[in-house]
Amino acid sequence: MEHGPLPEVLTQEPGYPVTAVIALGANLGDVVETLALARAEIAALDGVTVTGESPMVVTDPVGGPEGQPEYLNQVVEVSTTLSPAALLERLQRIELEHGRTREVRWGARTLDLDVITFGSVVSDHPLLTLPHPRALERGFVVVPWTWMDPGAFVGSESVFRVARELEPLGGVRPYMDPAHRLPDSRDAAGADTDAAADTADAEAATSGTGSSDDDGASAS
Ligand SMILES: Nc1ncnc2c1ncn2[C@@H]1O[C@H](COP(=O)(O)OP(=O)(O)OP(=O)(O)O)[C@@H](O)[C@H]1O
Ligand SMILES: Nc1nc2c(c(=O)[nH]1)N=C(CO)CN2
Repeated sequence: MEHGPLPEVLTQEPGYPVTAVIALGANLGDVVETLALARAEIAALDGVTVTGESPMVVTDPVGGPEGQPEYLNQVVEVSTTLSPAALLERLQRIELEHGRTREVRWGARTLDLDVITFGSVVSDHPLLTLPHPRALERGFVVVPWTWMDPGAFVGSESVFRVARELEPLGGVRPYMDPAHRLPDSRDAAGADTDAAADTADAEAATSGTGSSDDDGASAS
């Protein structure tokens, strides 16, 4: 799609480090590994320093086709001397390296990287809209974001306040590394000590295909 030249606010390097917030999401393939690689690839970008990372969350899909797997989501904060457009371009390159294709709007994806905020830059350009226009409607963005930075604001809007409103609606659970899970009540009762069942749980938690009730990724 042709959008014409980008405005200077998106193409100009700031000349000093600016704080930007990036949302990561994945619901196809080995999502835990993908997010770990993506974090490392963002950290390795020239002109980008990662200054904060939220915990990972397992989230119900919002929008898009019925029946897509749960997402693993996370938010990271960076300090960057890149322009907003250059940052987006680098992130899209990382998405592509992870096999990201754009077929269905809000469809399942191996990796999605969205720029949520870039300093105080405001843009309504379709190539890079800032702040991200749907960020404050999305529990999968604001809940991990407020865990990372309870004092965050988007314009005059407190991310904490928005997260507090969205969190009770559900759909966002802390990701629990299967290796660090406490034994659950079934284990304690000795009713589920089968090693094969534990392995299946662990695989479901990292495949992105498990259900929210039995994937080992939800809070317990
Ligand atoms: N803040 C932003 N962050 C990332 N992409 C953006 C942003 N604003 C506009 N875009 C544009 O949106 C286009 C579609 O992006 P993408 O395929 O990641 O959308 P999506 O993740 O399916 O949906 P959503 O935009 O609701 O998160 C990209 O090509 C990009 O140019
Ligand atoms: N749970 C969840 N739902 C989504 C996500 C996402 O990252 N997580 N991304 C979308 C498009 O950006 C659409 N829907």
